[in-house]
Amino acid sequence: MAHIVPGVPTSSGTHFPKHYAMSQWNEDHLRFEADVFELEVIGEIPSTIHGAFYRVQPDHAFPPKFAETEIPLNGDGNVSSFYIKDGHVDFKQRYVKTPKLLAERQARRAVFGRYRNKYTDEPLVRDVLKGTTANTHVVFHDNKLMALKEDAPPMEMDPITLDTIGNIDYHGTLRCPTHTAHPKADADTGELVCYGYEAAGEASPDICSFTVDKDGRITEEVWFQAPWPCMIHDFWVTENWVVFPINGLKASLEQMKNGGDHFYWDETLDHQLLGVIPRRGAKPEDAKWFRTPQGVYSHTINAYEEGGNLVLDANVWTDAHFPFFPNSKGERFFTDPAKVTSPILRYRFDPKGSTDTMVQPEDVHVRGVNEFGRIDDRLLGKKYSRVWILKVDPTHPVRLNNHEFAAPNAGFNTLVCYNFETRELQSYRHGDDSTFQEPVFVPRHEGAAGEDGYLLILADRYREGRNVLLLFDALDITRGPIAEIKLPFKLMDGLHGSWVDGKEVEAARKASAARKAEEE
Ligand SMILES: C=Cc1ccc(O)c(OC)c1
Ligand SMILES: [Fe+2]
Repeated sequence: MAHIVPGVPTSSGTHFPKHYAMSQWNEDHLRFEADVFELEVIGEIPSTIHGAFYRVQPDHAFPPKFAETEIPLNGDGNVSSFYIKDGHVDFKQRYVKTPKLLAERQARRAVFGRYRNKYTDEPLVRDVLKGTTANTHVVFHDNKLMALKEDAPPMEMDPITLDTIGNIDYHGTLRCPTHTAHPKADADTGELVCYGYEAAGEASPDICSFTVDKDGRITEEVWFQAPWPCMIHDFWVTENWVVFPINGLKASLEQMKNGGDHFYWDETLDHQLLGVIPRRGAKPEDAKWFRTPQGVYSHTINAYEEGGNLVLDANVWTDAHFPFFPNSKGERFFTDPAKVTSPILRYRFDPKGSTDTMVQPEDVHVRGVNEFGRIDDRLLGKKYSRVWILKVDPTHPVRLNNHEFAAPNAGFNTLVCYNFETRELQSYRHGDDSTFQEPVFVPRHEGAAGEDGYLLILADRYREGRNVLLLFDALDITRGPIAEIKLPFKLMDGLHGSWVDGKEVEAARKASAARKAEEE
């Protein structure tokens, strides 16, 4: 890809300062690309499991330009794959070769500035290259592996080699300049339901909601405006509706132009909104805005329709969930982390009903701090029962040794499986020195019943300073892992990932080999 900007002056040395908002586990930027053939496996991986687990970690390739106020969300996307077949596992990790990474490799230093603020990029690259990091999710659709960041179009990677191929424009049909990192795949239709926010420019309230069909072309598109511009990180999709959470993490063009952050937390806001549009044939004037109580929407869990109502599930933060962004007074880290929780709430309301009264949560299903929930993706938008989610159990702080704690808070030391129907809650901790990264669900076999399968989850093992990939029977996590797949090193805490069935990986392998042959 010809993205390199000529004439960028190079640096004289590289040193990562330690004083920006990283957890202890993430203090070291690991920055490696790796291949490990045949990972060590303790226990047994059922031979029926065939496929690949892809995930991404933000991993600063160079020391940030503005280290004092740098935030972890600005690391360069470094994608890992675990390919599993016949009980064997191979590992691979490659950076997404974004225009930003290539330009910075050429300069051997950061030339892009703050998180999503082009006004802080160096003039040589500002307005020339998009500084996207492709660091938030990896999703497979239409035979393509897409590395996603919500400020830019997807970047395509070869699912086998993890080589970066280029931008995806959905066969020329993509018009929105931004693209969510949390698109929703409909298992029945093969569609990918997507949106972009700040779609009409930085800090614009414009949302572009669109649907990509199974062959990778956009079939539905509608543009409309939210009441205010904010971080719309995730959303809900059902058979007939699309719902956008509107929170108080507001975008400010003025703040960006002053060299500040992209977002600020509006601590004066006493409510949030749910924006509802029809999934098919929507017109801008169809958008309806329902008020809901104070809190912060970030990740969703799932949604479905029942008796004409929408049922929406999410963990909802009680206060600013990204404390590194300033509030409206310019203060950072203004909340007491011990007081902020993220309970799992369920909402139920009629999308055709009146927006006059505030939509209250129907129920608080799980209290405490819960994040990174995943479902059996085949049930997305449909009636379902279980979420697998990480939880902070403050009574079991993660230990480095007998008298030293790894972190002031306990971290995501607990994996939970919660059943909304039976209200059964299973939980599991992996020893006293481990936290977890986001899990992913693996169907037991083709055609297996909904929620019948396995769970793959990375554990950060503090004492050994390495990661293990744990395989659970998803229906009984209390039994502990069936297999422990050992990495010979540690990974950084990642964000999101996907399980891709072996048949799709093999189809992609053929496409990859053909591409390689063409190049030679
Ligand atoms: C977890 C949420 C989240 C939200 C916005 C981001 O840019 C991001 O980058 C890694 C992550
Ligand atoms: Fe996310």
